[in-house]
Amino acid sequence: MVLEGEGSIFAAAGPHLLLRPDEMGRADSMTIEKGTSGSTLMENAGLAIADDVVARHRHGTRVTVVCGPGNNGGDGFVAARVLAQRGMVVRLLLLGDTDRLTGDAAIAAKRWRGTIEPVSETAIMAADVVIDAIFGAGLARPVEGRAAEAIGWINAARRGGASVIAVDLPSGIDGRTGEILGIAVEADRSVTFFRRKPGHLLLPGRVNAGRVVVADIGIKPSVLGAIRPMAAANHPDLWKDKWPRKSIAGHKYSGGSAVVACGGVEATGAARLAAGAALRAGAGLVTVTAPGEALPLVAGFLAALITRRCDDPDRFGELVSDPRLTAIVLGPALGVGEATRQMVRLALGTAAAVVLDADALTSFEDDPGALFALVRGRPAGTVMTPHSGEFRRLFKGAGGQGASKLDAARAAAEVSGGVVVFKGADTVIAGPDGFCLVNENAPADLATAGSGDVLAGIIGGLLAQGIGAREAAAMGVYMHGMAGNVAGPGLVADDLVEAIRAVRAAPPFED
Ligand SMILES: NC(=O)C1=CN([C@@H]2O[C@H](COP(=O)(O)OP(=O)(O)OC[C@H]3O[C@@H](n4cnc5c(N)ncnc54)[C@H](OP(=O)(O)O)[C@@H]3O)[C@@H](O)[C@H]2O)[C@@H](O)CC1
Ligand SMILES: Nc1ncnc2c1ncn2[C@@H]1O[C@H](COP(=O)(O)OP(=O)(O)O)[C@@H](O)[C@H]1O
Ligand SMILES: [K+]
Repeated sequence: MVLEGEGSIFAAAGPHLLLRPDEMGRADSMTIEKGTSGSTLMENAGLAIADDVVARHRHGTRVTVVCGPGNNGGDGFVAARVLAQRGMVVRLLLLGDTDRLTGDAAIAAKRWRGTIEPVSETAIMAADVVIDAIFGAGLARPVEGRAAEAIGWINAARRGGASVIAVDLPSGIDGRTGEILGIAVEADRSVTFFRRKPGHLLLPGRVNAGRVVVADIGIKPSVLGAIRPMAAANHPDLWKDKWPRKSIAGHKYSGGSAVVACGGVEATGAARLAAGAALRAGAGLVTVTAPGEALPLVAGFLAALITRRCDDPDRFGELVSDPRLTAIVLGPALGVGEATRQMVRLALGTAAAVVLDADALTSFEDDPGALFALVRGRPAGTVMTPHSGEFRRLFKGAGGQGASKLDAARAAAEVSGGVVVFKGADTVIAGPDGFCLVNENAPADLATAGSGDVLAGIIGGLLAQGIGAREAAAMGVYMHGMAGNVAGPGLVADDLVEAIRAVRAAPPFED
């Protein structure tokens, strides 16, 4: 089993692991060393592309394959040959000279009996299906010149109604980061090999890739043990055994006890959303601490919430010293400044798991090291949930120049010692051991005020039940995405809190 012994989240990661292009290269060479030739891998790859096209298009479909100068182009040559054998009307266009092709790609090109045409707009625009085999894992620099022109024509053909299938990755997408290097193909489908790459999930790559299909080309999963990939898609397999369920023998404290700190009278919505979400996610009881004037607003929200007056950090310290407390959520609309910093210090001084969001993070903008020292020094779990602005403020340049969102989140988790949930449409959940998950079930409807507060509350509610920090963060992000899908277009954050009930009633896995 992959990454065995490193905690339960790894055990089920196998099929969901993401391989960077360099890791994929290792998978490739390890397979070749064990006796499968590179040519066989390329034949299998080209065949998988052809199968995908044949499954969706009629005999006689006009297919144009646009090949680049490397092995991605080699896959294109194989696909073209198989598609022609299977009755498609195939044209093959090559960027560059045939005699510059080397290795397996040169062998694949020799086996193609048809014409090799130069790349032209008319040949691309005449196609019903365009296969993009220009660049894949070997994209090394921004695309310009003829290749950029070809990508522009492929995109124009798609706008004109053609289907575009990318071989491995849409050309122009960096498989490591998901970034567009210059210009990139906008594909309907991408057929990749063995495992997905980070660029298929990270934005904007996810959008360019369209639907991603993973084909088996003969690489054995056993190579993963040596490669030890450090990222996976956030899939229920990774945490389904921790899904919150009430036990028949349970009582309210079995769900744990959470505290959510509320800001002033003009800013109570955020804590109310977080507290409601924590309860619905399964916390046994949730207490909201609020300044006196804000208290009635909180109390009138959900009768199930407990409210406690808290006018200063000292009082907060007393309230969170209850040993039965299992989770604390701090940050949503709490205000930026010393009072919040002090509340964070007090929360981190307890044995409860802590979620730090929004203002709790921004309050440490000028001295992030002080926060990280506290997080690092505690035995209980800490989850930080920054959006991109908060991330930049707290983790400044994490991962260095050119870092992917994965690298940045990983560096942030390593430097802080906590679990980092770097939010967005492609939320990354990073653990301090460097292993990261990329989430992919969140609908764009989640981009609405208060949605992040609900997420902090869900994670807090899961932590309250004793679920580990990484699992709670990963499951919480997934539940939040499901809640967004349940509530649907037009949702407001309050609807997400309500939708958690439906999410819990229909877990995303077979029981
Ligand atoms: N690994 C595996 O298991 C398997 C991999 N397979 C396939 O191999 C693919 C990877 O092949 P690859 O390594 O040859 O790289 P690829 O994407 O063809 O590009 C390299 C070429 O492009 C060029 N080039 C790069 N950037 C450029 C730019 N901006 N502008 C212009 N040129 C640029 C670069 O030139 P250079 O940088 O050397 O000057 C070089 O000539 C992979 O995606 C998959 O499809 C399968 O066959 C089965 C098993
Ligand atoms: N385009 C999007 N697609 C999917 N999820 C999104 C998108 N934009 C934002 N989200 C999610 O919505 C939430 C927004 O949180 P945040 O930025 O803290 O907003 P707020 O402070 O208003 O609650 C995060 O969980 C984020 O991952
Ligand atoms: K490609």
